[in-house]
This record gives sequence, C-alpha cells and structure tokens, in this order.
Amino acid sequence: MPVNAAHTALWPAPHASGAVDATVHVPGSKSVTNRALVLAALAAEPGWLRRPLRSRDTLLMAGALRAMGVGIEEGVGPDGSGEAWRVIPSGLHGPATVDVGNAGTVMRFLPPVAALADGPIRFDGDPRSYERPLHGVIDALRALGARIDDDSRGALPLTVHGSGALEGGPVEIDASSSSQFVSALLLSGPRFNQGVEVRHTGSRLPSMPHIRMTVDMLRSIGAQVDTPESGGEPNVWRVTPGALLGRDLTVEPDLSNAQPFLASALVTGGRVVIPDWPLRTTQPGDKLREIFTEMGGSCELTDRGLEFTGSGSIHGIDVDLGEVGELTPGIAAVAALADSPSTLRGVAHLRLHETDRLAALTKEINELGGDVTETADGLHIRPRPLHGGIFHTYDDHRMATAGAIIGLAVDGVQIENVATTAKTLPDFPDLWTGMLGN
Ligand SMILES: O=C(O)C1=C[C@@H](OP(=O)(O)O)[C@@H](O)[C@H](O)C1
Ligand SMILES: C=C(OP(=O)(O)O)C(=O)O
Repeated sequence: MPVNAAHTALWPAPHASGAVDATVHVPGSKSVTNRALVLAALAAEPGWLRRPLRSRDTLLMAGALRAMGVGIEEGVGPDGSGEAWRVIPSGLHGPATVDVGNAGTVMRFLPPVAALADGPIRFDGDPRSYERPLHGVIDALRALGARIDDDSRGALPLTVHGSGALEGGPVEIDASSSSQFVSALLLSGPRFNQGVEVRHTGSRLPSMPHIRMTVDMLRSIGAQVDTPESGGEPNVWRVTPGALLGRDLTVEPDLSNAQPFLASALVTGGRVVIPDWPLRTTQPGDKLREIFTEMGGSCELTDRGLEFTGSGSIHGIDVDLGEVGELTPGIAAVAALADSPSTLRGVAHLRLHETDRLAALTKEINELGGDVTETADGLHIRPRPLHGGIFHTYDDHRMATAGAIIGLAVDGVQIENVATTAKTLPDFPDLWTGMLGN
C-alpha cells in the first residue's frame, strides 16, 4: 500500500462480543533490543541476541549500526533455539547516514556511538524527529570533546564528525525532557577514554526504570557503573572505561506492548495470559500488574506466565506516571471506560513523544464523546458514554493501541493508520484479532 494510503486507511477496531480468554505471545522489548544492539556493537568480541524485536525502531537501529561497519547477521542462537542476531563488532567508521525514523532510542543512543567512529555520520529522520529534544545529548557530547554540526538548532538533522575516540569525563545535563539523554551517554561511556560521569541538573527525571535498564545491561556485560542507588551521589551516574564482553542475551517480551492485551481483560471482564513474563525486570510495563489491579483486575505470575483477569468493573485511578510515561495512552483509554474519574500526573514530557500525547488523547477521546482535560502535567478523565468515530493516531503506535482498547467496548471506532504500530509491534492487528478469536 502506498505510504499516503496507509496513513489515511481506517481500520475498524474489533468490538468484543464477550469476555476475552486468550494467551498472547508478545514480541521482544524495543528498549532491551536497542540497548543490546548498541552494547554488542561496542563490545570487544561478538555476541548473540536471541528473540530480538523486529520492528521499525529496532530495524532502524540495526541498519544504522551496520552502516557504521558493525556486522549483524541472522542466525540461530548458540543452543540452537530461536531466531537470533549475531553481532560482530568492528572498527566503527564513516562516512555513513543514519535514518532515525521517529525512534527516540536511535536518535539519542547513536550520536555518542558515532563520536567513537572514524569519519562523518549524518543523522536524519521523520519530520517529528526534528521536534523531539536532543540538546542534552548534543551539548554533552560537545562538552566531552565531540565535533557536531547541527546548524545551531540543538536538534536533528545533524552530523557527528567522529575522530575514532572521545575523551569523555564529567558532564552536566538537564534530562527532564527525556531519560534517554542519560541512557545514551552511559551506554557508550565504557568506550570513552575517561569513561563518563553524568550529573542530571534538572528538576524531574522521567522514566527511571529505563535508566535502571541501561545500568543493569551495562553491568551484565562487564561495565562498572556507580549509581545513586548503589551509594553514589543523587542524580549522578559514573561509568568506568573498560572493555565490554560479548554476551548471549535473550530479549524479554515487551511489557509495554503487553498493555493493550492486558487491558482487553479489564475492559471485557475476561482473562489474558502473557507467557514469559519475567520474574525480575527493569521494564516499566511490569508496573501494569499494580496499576491494572488498582483499576479492577487481578493477576498472578504462574508457570504459564502472567495471568491477568478482569472483574467486569473498571475503576478510575489517581496516579503519577512519571516513571512509566509510555504506559499513559493505554491507561487513559481504560480510564475513559471506567466507573469513576481518573487523574494521570507527572507526564508533561509526553508532549514531546511521538506526538503531543496529552493533546492527542484529549482530542481523540473527546471526539468520541468523552470528557478529558489536559493539566500542566497530565490528564483529568471523566468517563462518559462514548460513541463510534475516527480515532486519529498522529504516527503514534501507542495512540493506535489506545484506540483499539476503546474499540473493544465502543461500537464503530475506526483507527486511522493502524500500520503505525509497526514502530514497535508490527504484528499488532493480527495479534489483536487472534486474541478475539476472529
Ligand atoms: O530508554 C528507553 O528505552 C525509553 C525511555 C523512555 O523515554 P523518555 O524518558 O523520553 O520518556 C520511554 O518513554 C521510551 O519509550 C523508551
Ligand atoms: C516514547 C516512546 O518511544 P521512543 O523510544 O521513540 O521515545 C514510546 O515507545 O512510547
């Protein structure tokens, strides 16, 4: 289908005729896959990545690393089980061009990698990528010794003129608009001559679980990282220079992408099982066990995975989502169907995500008859009877899945450009209809 046709195409969101009862195998985590690719590319020896997510964001990451000289080959993991990528590090080099699409992980994690390459690396992406904050990464890299041409905009497009090495050392950044600034500098930190010491100077720091994920994954391949949680100063992370090991890593299912499926149990009073739900994880989606329980469900971790059951009632919630911002669209969709109002707080930075998510959720839910108002840092949602209509998605995968959740309970919801779910979950329409038994 030509791109424009895909954009305007309408997908009739399936209406649930009864309680769902399904097992849904959710593909791998975007955040884990893209960190694992970067770390494997910076390692001193080849590594394996099993069950990687294959979606627009991760294929862009793999393509960008390949363009800088890294080998990423299709294969079968060392124990013969499952599809895998074998990542073979090499001397990183330019000239190369990186398409970041609208992937925050690609646009933020790769400029520090490019600073370690020999030669110019040009970064460009979707129109929205020009509007997403990148100044924290650009300013920090300059302070650490990199040369970057960005036409003084502090944003994409830009060129990193890598010289094969970066001095590194201490740097201050304000990461209140994205935790990915911190993760980006830490991920490449072991390869900087002096390592890196990142001090966050802003007020809030969103998405702490994603920073913990960065630290955990760095440690698991041999990096030494000091953090506020390991007895260091508040808001300071320090990575010691050193070689990274090649690892054999199996990617966990994407728990944020499990959200619409769990929501379907809440909305229909049904039951959904997500196999391979990790017992211990840094993924923010794990918080759904608590949030969706408070909203009316119950869950149990068993040998089969996470078994989540809806009670038939959905309750409103008052919650700070600053740590788990990417869950906001799905929670807002469920809240619009609840039996009492909700207040979602702590997510002002969502205005700079794939789209302005606070504005988009307000407009789209209200156009279906809802009563949502934006606050300085979130949403007030007062449930009202909703009706069918077009749910616009603004090239935002999580808007599409939020619309699908509402469509379960409201007849006649049509999702514009459901194909945008390919950013992190290309199988979404099939998994959704499969779950509903269609
Ligand atoms: O590091 C990561 O993998 C992510 C961090 C978060 O970004 P922000 O801190 O910009 O919200 C999150 O919303 C995004 O989906 C993935
Ligand atoms: C904010 C998100 O993505 P990105 O990695 O592009 O920031 C998201 O997936 O919800």
